[in-house]
Amino acid sequence: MTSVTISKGRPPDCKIVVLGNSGVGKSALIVRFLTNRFIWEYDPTLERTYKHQVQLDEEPILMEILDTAGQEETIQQEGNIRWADGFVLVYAINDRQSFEAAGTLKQHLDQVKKTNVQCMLVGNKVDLLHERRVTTNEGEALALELSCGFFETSASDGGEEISEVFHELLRDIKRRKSVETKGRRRSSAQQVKNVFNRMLNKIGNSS
Ligand SMILES: Nc1nc2c(ncn2[C@@H]2O[C@H](COP(=O)(O)OP(=O)(O)OP(=O)(O)O)[C@@H](O)[C@H]2O)c(=O)[nH]1
Repeated sequence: MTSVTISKGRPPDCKIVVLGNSGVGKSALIVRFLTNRFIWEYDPTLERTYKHQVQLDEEPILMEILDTAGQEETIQQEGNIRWADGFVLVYAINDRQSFEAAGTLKQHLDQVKKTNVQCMLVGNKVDLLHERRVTTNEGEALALELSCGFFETSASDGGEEISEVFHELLRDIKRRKSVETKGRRRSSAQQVKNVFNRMLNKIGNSS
């Protein structure tokens, strides 16, 4: 699976928002995914979007990734949630509070979107094993409870799983979109059938 960073005018196929407490490594993970580099410091106040094309299962997909600032306003956050097709929820394995916040955040996402949203739970900073405050089992259990995929990784070490996080999420989003499209097609076919039936009934009643 290869990925190329590009800038395109056409609308994205999938919109992804990366959320989590301040300092958990959201920007570091995105930059690692896009460039395979690790940069130690980012401007914490900036919210950025990136357009990026991946070749996924032999299909080109243009994705837009929104890197949120950990301290963003509620109204801004709700707008971002509505905009997104899927979410990466990040906590740091050496920060218990960020883990608890990720659980609360997923419930908030489901409430705002009025559905069980497509989501990956990511425990970052596994290179800091000696500072671990959240076990892998706890991460897996929360992901199961929230119906999310789950990965542990380190943006600084840059494991394969960082690409997997985004690729798995894209696959989930694609699956959901295809089910929704089929549902819409079925319901419009049903509407046409109903109109026909009503017309036939009218003709039958008037003759
Ligand atoms: N050791 C280690 N440090 C990391 C890792 N990922 C990020 N960091 C560090 O954690 C700090 C915060 O990283 P950011 O990527 O800015 O975190 P953020 O979640 O985007 O933070 P906000 O923009 O404040 O919301 C920086 O000092 C990074 O260098 C990691 O995997 N391991």
